Amino acid sequence: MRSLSDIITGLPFTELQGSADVEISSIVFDSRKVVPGCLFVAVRGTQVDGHDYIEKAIEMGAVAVICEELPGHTAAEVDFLMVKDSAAALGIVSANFYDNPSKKLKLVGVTGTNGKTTIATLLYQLFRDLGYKCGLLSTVENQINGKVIPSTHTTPDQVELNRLLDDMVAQGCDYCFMEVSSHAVAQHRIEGLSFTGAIFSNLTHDHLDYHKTFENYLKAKKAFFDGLPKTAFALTNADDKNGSVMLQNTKAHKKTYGLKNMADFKGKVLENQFSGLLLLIDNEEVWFKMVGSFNAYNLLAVYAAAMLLDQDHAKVLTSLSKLSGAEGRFDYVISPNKVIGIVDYAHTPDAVQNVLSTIHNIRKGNEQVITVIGCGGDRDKTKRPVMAKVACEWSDKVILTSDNPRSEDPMQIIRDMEEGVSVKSKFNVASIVDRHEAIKTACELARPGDIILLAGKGHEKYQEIKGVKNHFDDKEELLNNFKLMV
Ligand SMILES: CC(=O)N[C@H]1[C@@H](OP(=O)(O)OP(=O)(O)OC[C@H]2O[C@@H](n3ccc(=O)[nH]c3=O)[C@H](O)[C@@H]2O)O[C@H](CO)[C@@H](O)[C@@H]1O[C@H](C)C(=O)N[C@@H](C)C(=O)N[C@H](CCC(=O)O)C(=O)O
Ligand SMILES: Nc1ncnc2c1ncn2[C@@H]1O[C@H](COP(=O)(O)OP(=O)(O)OP(=O)(O)O)[C@@H](O)[C@H]1O
Ligand SMILES: N[C@H](CCC[C@H](N)C(=O)O)C(=O)O
Ligand SMILES: [Mg+2]
Repeated sequence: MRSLSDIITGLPFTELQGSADVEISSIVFDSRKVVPGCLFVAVRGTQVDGHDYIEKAIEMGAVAVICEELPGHTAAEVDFLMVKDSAAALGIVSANFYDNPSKKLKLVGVTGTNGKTTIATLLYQLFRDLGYKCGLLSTVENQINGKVIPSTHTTPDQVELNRLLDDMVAQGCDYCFMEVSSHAVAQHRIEGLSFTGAIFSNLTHDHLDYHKTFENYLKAKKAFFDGLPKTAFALTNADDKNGSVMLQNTKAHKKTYGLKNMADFKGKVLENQFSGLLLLIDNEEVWFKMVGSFNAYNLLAVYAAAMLLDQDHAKVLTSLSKLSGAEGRFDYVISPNKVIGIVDYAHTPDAVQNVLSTIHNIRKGNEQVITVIGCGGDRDKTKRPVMAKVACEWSDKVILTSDNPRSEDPMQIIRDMEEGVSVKSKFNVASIVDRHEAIKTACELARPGDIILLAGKGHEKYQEIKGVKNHFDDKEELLNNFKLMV
């Protein structure tokens, strides 16, 4: 147990009511999860204001409260600490509660619109192969030395994040590689953490529902770099038009990687095939299992980070050449009658374009590309017509379908996507709301040699419809259809 005064070390506050001697059993920011003896942190959210639940939290046994505004009625036996920003305070007290685990290992964060999971997973796999004990925090899953812990978010909340880091320290981890989403930066989920390094992949259209403008989205990513200490490295993509913005105000060591522009770590794509990539990195030609030039960026970022973490160049390239990255990213299978099926997590216009242009560049010539694609509900609506447009431009046939409709009407999401279909493309586009039927239809349309892309759901094992997560797995659907294709 720790006292309130222990866990508010380094936390700027405006007022304290109480002695702060009280012992804290845990930190909770959801009144529905309050347990006796806990500290309740009232956070303003997108749906409700946590301050409205302070009374409820005290009724349930909270012994201390951190808030931005005192409630009308304060209980004398409860300590109240007033702060400017409760979400940021939650980060600091959570780190203190677990005795700052991020200072006891080397924590590397990856941010950007696309490529975070791929880069973080490759780093985790690479460093384990080099003999280190490691942790991973990612969209697909969290892991500690090979043990899987399911993940609910790309970046966990402040409490969960520090609890997981503490577990990693207890299990002897030397490194943790984590994804840092823009939501996480904006919501202060990474406040109070000590980073050894930060990596930026790229910035393209996504999440405008949450950030409202591209400028705000950019600022959220940049805030991660602005907060790095001077001992850390800040590694950015020299070929991305916003890459240099990340380095503008950081105190960390500035480093760049790139395939086109001048960079500290330079690479070149020599060959790009379905079997992998031949890259020139630091004057060495190496084959990798990953497919597509966007993965050349991911591999180069990983190589550069490994060099900045003082690893041996030859060992890193040898190990990296064997790795295949995260589940559901350019994952391809071939049917008995030689139809190629690709499952990919492309859920932004840029990712869809990258995957389809990769397919375009490496296909032999006259085979059809059939794309099955949907867009998530309760997420950025403005990307829907753009994703459909890009899919049509780069495919011979497109089936518009459902992704995770969440609380929205799936037909309306498809109608939003249809806005992006040009008159010319209309004849090659069908809308099939049931994803299972959509995949089946794509398989029926395919002839030997054709390529089917299932975009948007990658590793996901569910489809979320009206608050219910039903089992759904794109790869499983593909394989079931492929079994019948002889
Ligand atoms: C839009 C968004 O990011 N929402 C996140 C946010 O919730 P919120 O602001 O909506 O919270 P709220 O419901 O308004 O509640 C406000 C506060 O009141 C508290 N409360 C609420 C009700 C109650 O009865 N009692 C109570 O105390 C809540 O615990 C909360 O502290 O804070 C919550 C706690 O950390 C998150 O779980 C939640 O993630 C939701 C589920 C979500 O879907 N987030 C996605 C968009 C997300 O974060 N995605 C990124 C990846 C994006 C990418 O692809 O790059 C991620 O990192 O996963
Ligand atoms: N460096 C890259 N540049 C552009 N597109 C990429 C890059 N890396 C991966 N992609 C595309 O983006 C998809 C998602 O990749 P990944 O899961 O690594 O990204 P992410 O940033 O973790 O996404 P999320 O925001 O959902 O966490 C891939 O399936 C691929 O289509
Ligand atoms: N198939 C997904 C991709 C979501 C990517 C996720 N990281 C987010 O935007 O929250 C969907 O839109 O439901
Ligand atoms: Mg991810």
